[in-house]
Amino acid sequence: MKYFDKILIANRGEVAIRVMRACRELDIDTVAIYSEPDKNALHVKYADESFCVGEAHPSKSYLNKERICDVARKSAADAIHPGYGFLAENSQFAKLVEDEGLTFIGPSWKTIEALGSKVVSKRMMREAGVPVLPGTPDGVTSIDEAKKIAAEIGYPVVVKASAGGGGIGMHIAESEDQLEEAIDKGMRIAASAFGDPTVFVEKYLAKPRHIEIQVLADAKGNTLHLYDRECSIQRRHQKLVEEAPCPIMTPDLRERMTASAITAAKAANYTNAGTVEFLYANGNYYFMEVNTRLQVEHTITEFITGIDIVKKQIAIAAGEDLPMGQEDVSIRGHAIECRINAEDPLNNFSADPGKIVRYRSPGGPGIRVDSGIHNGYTIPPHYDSMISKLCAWGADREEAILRMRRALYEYVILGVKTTLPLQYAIMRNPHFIAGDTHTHFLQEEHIAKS
Ligand SMILES: Nc1ncc2cc(-c3cccc4ccccc34)c(N3CC[C@@H](N)C3)nc2n1
Ligand SMILES: [Ca+2]
Repeated sequence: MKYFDKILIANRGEVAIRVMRACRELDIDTVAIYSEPDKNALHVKYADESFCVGEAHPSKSYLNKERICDVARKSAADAIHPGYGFLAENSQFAKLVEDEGLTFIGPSWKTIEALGSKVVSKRMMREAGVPVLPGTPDGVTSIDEAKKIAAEIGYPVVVKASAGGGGIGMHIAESEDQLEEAIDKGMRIAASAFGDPTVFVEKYLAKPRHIEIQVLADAKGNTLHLYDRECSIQRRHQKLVEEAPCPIMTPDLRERMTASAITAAKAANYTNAGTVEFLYANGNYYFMEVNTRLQVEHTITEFITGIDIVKKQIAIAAGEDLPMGQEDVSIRGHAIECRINAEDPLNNFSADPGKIVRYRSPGGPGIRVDSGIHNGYTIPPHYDSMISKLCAWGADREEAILRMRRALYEYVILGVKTTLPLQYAIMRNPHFIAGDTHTHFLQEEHIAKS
């Protein structure tokens, strides 16, 4: 069955190529969009057609909803895949695409809108019986009310932006006298970063783990989980290393967390691929948010389940029911992803764009490289610094680590500074090897200056 004739990929870099690869396997033509500096980028070369959508700055190109829809119309695309980042979780874009009579490959715009608010999501999940951290039932409307609730749940508490992500606007209050300032700062940053000042307060967990469950749901409401991933090694809220399955998962914890993830997806009327994020500490887990997009780290779930998540996204968006039941989804082995960023880990991870003068990517047993770069390519300074994702699969976690080390050793990227050396250090770190990877792993391990 041909799901679509032509899909426009409204993104760049490795994720654009990833989606184009799924399309090529499904015999679907692809349309690339690119900004002026991306004229010679790999994703443009890979597509069947390509259109310039504007200048370098994302607001003039990759975030230009109208231009992108114009290109979709001009190229007679019948669906748009947003990738991740840019417009992937923009409900207005999803609505515009549907209003244009095209298919948005993702959940409905209403679901994206509801799950884009952490306050709405938490309330929805609390009512559905999914564990959520204690805190303010809605956005903060009065300091006194917030103080009363914080006193009930006990300090430290954390103030978070409801419309936000990536920890932006997140402020910890150790005691009542810090709460008002944390709320004021949080509201100011939330307003300027997300155009919505709504903040909420919840119990702060000292060293949680970030455990997330991949879900797939079709338009009939058949909802499956594709097991767990751990993404606790982050730096400034940017994930660096992810692995599947989570190394501390037990059968009981997996049963409880996957059931909660399915409940969450059903409560949200979720369709297509999504990720339910939880914080885990001392045997308890708490709903954090649902990511209504394909995630960077979907690769390691593909490795351990053998399921092509992007092809499933396309099939679901085309109206196909999921051909399998939960009993047909099993996992084998262990997979790890290392994000390779053009940043200098010894200079506060500052971006280091520029020309790649030597490039050799690894390969061999259990290795997967998803990148948008090649020898001679000049990394532009305008976009996210992630240039490649290196994944390693092994029969068990130990073999996955050994293979990742080997692949990091083989990987040659000269001309820009990268996080390759940092990743190599993490793969040799005793705490990582022991599976003891909690929130402040990097700072505590002093692997990189925080
Ligand atoms: N109530 C409460 N307590 C502790 C938390 C700690 C973090 C956190 C912050 C920084 C790195 C982390 C790595 C793994 C898991 C959590 C974190 C956190 N966030 C929010 C954005 C995401 N990037 C991480 N939210 C938290 N929320
Ligand atoms: Ca998130």
